[in-house]
Amino acid sequence: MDKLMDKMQEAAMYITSRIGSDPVHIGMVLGSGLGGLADELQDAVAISYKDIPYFPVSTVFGHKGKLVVGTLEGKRVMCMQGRFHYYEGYGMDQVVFPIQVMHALGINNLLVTNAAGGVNTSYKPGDLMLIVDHIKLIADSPMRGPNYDSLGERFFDMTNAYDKKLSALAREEAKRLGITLQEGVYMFFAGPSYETPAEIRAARILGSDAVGMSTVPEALAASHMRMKVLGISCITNMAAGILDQPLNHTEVMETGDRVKEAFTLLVRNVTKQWPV
Ligand SMILES: O=P(O)(O)O[C@@H]1C[C@H](O)[C@@H](CO)O1
Ligand code: HPA
Repeated sequence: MDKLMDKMQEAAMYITSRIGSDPVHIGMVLGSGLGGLADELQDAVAISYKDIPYFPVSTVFGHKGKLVVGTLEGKRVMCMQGRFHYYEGYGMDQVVFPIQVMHALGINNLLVTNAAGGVNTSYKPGDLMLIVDHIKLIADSPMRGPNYDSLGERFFDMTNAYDKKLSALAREEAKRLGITLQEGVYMFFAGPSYETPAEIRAARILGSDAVGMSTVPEALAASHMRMKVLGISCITNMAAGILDQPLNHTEVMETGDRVKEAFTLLVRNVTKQWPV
């Protein structure tokens, strides 16, 4: 079997056999240090990625490799407790396969979250950032190759990749809750090295506010399928060269842990109001 649609259906059927056929309203991809949110779901069913047909497995510390389905603030949500990254050696098509499976399960709303380095010098580690747009300069794309017309168009719009109404909702809820929510452009780097200081200066000149190694492939696949996307970054560190200190994944995870209360509060309240 090599057709994407067949693989999506097989994975979706397996997941349905584990979670039942009640609709799932929102898919959530939880970034480095942010996976704890999945532990808050009520009536949760957790499925290991290794049990789902054609799913890749997580290889990165802090990415548990589980799909957790349950209720959050009255909505049925599906959390990816761990995502797949291009630098792990997966093709872009494998990186976005879970998003396509969510779509096959009838999910049309997606929250993508990540840990990111702050490029905008007015940010500080621990800030949350609403992703209003993104930049990807590397040539590869998850939509490279034959187009599956039943999923989406060959040439698809990215003007509204990050849904304006959902962004407004996140902005309002952050304000109401007294949570600082920066807004900015996320720039995708392939990793796994962190960027050089010169790359960060270039990223700033190009108009980015934060850099990271994920999210953009998922946002592309979701936009292809016309899913509504909300993006939130956690600025876990200032990007390379801004502070006189080397970067490391331990710091990324620690900052994620430090902001988990504000992150969870914001996501809970946005979920409550999320129109489905
Ligand atoms: O999965 P995300 O984008 O949240 O993880 C970031 C990018 C790398 O995987 C890792 C680097 O520390 O954190
Ligand atoms: N660069 C790229 N990815 C990241 C960073 C960073 O500084 N911090 C967390 N993920």
